[in-house]
Amino acid sequence: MEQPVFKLSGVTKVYDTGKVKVRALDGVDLELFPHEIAVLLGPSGSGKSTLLNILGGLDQVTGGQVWFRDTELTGMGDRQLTAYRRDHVGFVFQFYNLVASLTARENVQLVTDVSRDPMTPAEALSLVGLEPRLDHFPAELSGGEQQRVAIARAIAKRPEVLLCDEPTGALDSKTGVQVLEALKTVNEQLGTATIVITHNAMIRKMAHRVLRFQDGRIGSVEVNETRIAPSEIEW
Ligand SMILES: Nc1ncnc2c1ncn2[C@@H]1O[C@H](COP(=O)(O)OP(=O)(O)OP(=O)(O)O)[C@@H](O)[C@H]1O
Repeated sequence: MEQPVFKLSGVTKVYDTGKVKVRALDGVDLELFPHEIAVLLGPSGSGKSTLLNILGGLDQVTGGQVWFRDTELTGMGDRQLTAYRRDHVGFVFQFYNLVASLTARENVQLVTDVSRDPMTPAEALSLVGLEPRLDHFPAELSGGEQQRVAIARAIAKRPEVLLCDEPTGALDSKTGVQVLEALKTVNEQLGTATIVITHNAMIRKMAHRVLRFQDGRIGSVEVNETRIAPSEIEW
């Protein structure tokens, strides 16, 4: 069987705000695999973003261990985590955070200029179906197109993992579908392990696996025997 890209053992995260302690993750054991799309579902506050931030090296655990392949992330210092993020992780958030004064191509180039073995900005943008929009500025693009630029920017360095927090949260169904198609293409063509947090339960149907969070724990894991195409997803 394929080696997991992430392995988590007994991961806890407690936020201590002084007055109260919030147990955001409460003993998570989990393996995530290369090539898979895993969708994280669960009520607000159940720990999804906390988990994603820990996988992405943006936050530290309180207890337990996290491995990225053979490397233990837990215990790494800030400099090592920065290098880990730069070399291995792509992020896509609900809001695209593109630089308004740069074209689509130039926004992607910000990343390719500092990556070790990147594709060209044009290659990354064509992977997400934006070849005809290379020289457009963000203000000249729809929300879905801007999000696809953000995906191109995230994957241009060929990361092993793509972490997506509500990637279609700000989009209507039609443009959202194009974003989901872009994620599926990247997953298939680059083999990128793709972890997607969503409140849209329909999106679970395009995943290989669905992980349901409840109170800081993974309540259930569902394997989809058949997956539907993004174009069949509505909201
Ligand atoms: N920086 C922080 N300081 C204190 N508490 C936090 C912090 N970040 C998250 N929490 C708390 O940790 C818990 C889990 O939050 P998290 O954002 O992981 O949930 P979520 O499932 O992603 O929620 P949502 O779907 O609303 O984004 C919540 O109770 C939240 O209030």
